[in-house]
Amino acid sequence: MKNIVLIGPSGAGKTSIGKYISNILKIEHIDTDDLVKKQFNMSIEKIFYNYGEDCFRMEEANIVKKIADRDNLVISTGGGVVINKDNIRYLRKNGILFLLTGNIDTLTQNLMSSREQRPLIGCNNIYGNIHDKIKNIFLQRKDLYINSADYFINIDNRTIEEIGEEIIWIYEKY
Ligand SMILES: Nc1ncnc2c1ncn2[C@@H]1O[C@H](COP(=O)(O)OP(=O)(O)O)[C@@H](O)[C@H]1O
Ligand SMILES: O=C(O)C1=C[C@@H](OP(=O)(O)O)[C@@H](O)[C@H](O)C1
Ligand SMILES: [Mg+2]
Repeated sequence: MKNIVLIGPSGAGKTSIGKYISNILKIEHIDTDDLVKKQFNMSIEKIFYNYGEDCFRMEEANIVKKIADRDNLVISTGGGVVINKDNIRYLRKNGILFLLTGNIDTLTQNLMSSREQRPLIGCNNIYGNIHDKIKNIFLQRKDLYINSADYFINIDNRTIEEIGEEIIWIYEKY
């Protein structure tokens, strides 16, 4: 079977929903951020701080290229994977790309508890700042997300289970 590839902005639930789908379908889950962390043996925020975003993107691209050759995986990508066209080209080879998308308010609400781990969103900001950052990043990448997606999955006012089941339903019909 093809890979289930989850793309979309930070906070959309790619990591959580990938884990859910993997548990239900009993197929392996790979989160590209986890593999980057493993490669550097440090957190994403430390990689950004110590080596810069370009270095993170290079390793992210190496990892995407490697895993995209496999099949029967659920792949949770990082929110910036769409920046590099080659990443999308590789992920498409064996994968169906599901874009998790919703209101900026939903993303903001999801990220409030885990924003420290996301260097582009930042920490020690008041709610409004985070909201604006999420919005600006989303607007910059909106077209890339839309052009990369095979399916659009709405995340607003829905549980991880509901979203995961919709993706599984599409995948099983595929
Ligand atoms: N549909 C949802 N309903 C409630 N909380 C969610 C939902 N999706 C994600 N979350 C929560 O939002 C946070 C970010 O989710 P995560 O899976 O890390 O997103 P991503 O990998 O897309 O950045 C986590 O704390 C997660 O539990
Ligand atoms: O949007 C981005 O550029 C990023 C999103 C993060 O992943 P999530 O989308 O899982 O938060 C992580 O890859 C890194 O902090 C960069
Ligand atoms: Mg994630």
